[in-house]
Amino acid sequence: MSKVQVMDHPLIQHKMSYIRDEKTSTKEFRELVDEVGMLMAYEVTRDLTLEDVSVQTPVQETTAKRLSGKKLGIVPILRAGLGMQDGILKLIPSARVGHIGLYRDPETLEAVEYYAKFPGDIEERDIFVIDPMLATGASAVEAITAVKKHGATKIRFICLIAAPEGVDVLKEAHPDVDIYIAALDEKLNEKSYIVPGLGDAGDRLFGTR
Ligand SMILES: O=P(O)(O)OC[C@H]1O[C@H](OP(=O)(O)OP(=O)(O)O)[C@H](O)[C@@H]1O
Ligand SMILES: O=c1cc[nH]c(=O)[nH]1
Ligand SMILES: [Mg+2]
Repeated sequence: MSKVQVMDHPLIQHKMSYIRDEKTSTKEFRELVDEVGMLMAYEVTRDLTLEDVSVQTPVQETTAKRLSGKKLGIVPILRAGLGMQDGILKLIPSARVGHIGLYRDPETLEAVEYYAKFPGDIEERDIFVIDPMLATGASAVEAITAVKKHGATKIRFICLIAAPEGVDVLKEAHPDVDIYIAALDEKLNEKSYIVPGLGDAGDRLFGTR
């Protein structure tokens, strides 16, 4: 069964308060989503494996630790997932990046795919699927299904805000996928927006409406 981890580090909570605030400008919103993406990547990569290497310091030779060459990949769900991409890449710059384009049909709430491009060796990589919002769960389920169809087997999902409804749907559809959340909110409203949430993440990131 999926592990669900709420990352309530004080720095993340502080930044989330500004991300939620409707008075936050597009520029600040973009910077904050990038920063929280980076902070979350720091936690999510805590279990990466290390190997011993020999290093000559200016004083003497010593044994130090380096990442053991584990292959990673991130898959932002377009559009809003792009907001977290660069923050995560700052910490893991050698990760390959795939993209999946999905939009939520406002009537049916189904996720409609319009683009997909993944690394050729996706099956060898630990994949982080990223999107700021997990609302009904339809987009995350669809994105992870697509990533699996292309061969990925080790997948985690990282989002800023989740509704309990979306977490349940995602756990049910992909019990092998661990879920990392900065804030677990109360519920969905009648339009399936997250309450209290932050509004429409894509619109706030890109200044559209
Ligand atoms: O869990 P769900 O009910 O599927 O909702 C979450 C999805 O909705 C938003 O994308 P949106 O469809 O607004 O597309 P956008 O990123 O292009 O704005 C968000 O970024 C998620 O991908
Ligand atoms: O609250 C929500 C729900 C779906 N997509 C968003 O951007 N926000
Ligand atoms: Mg949107």
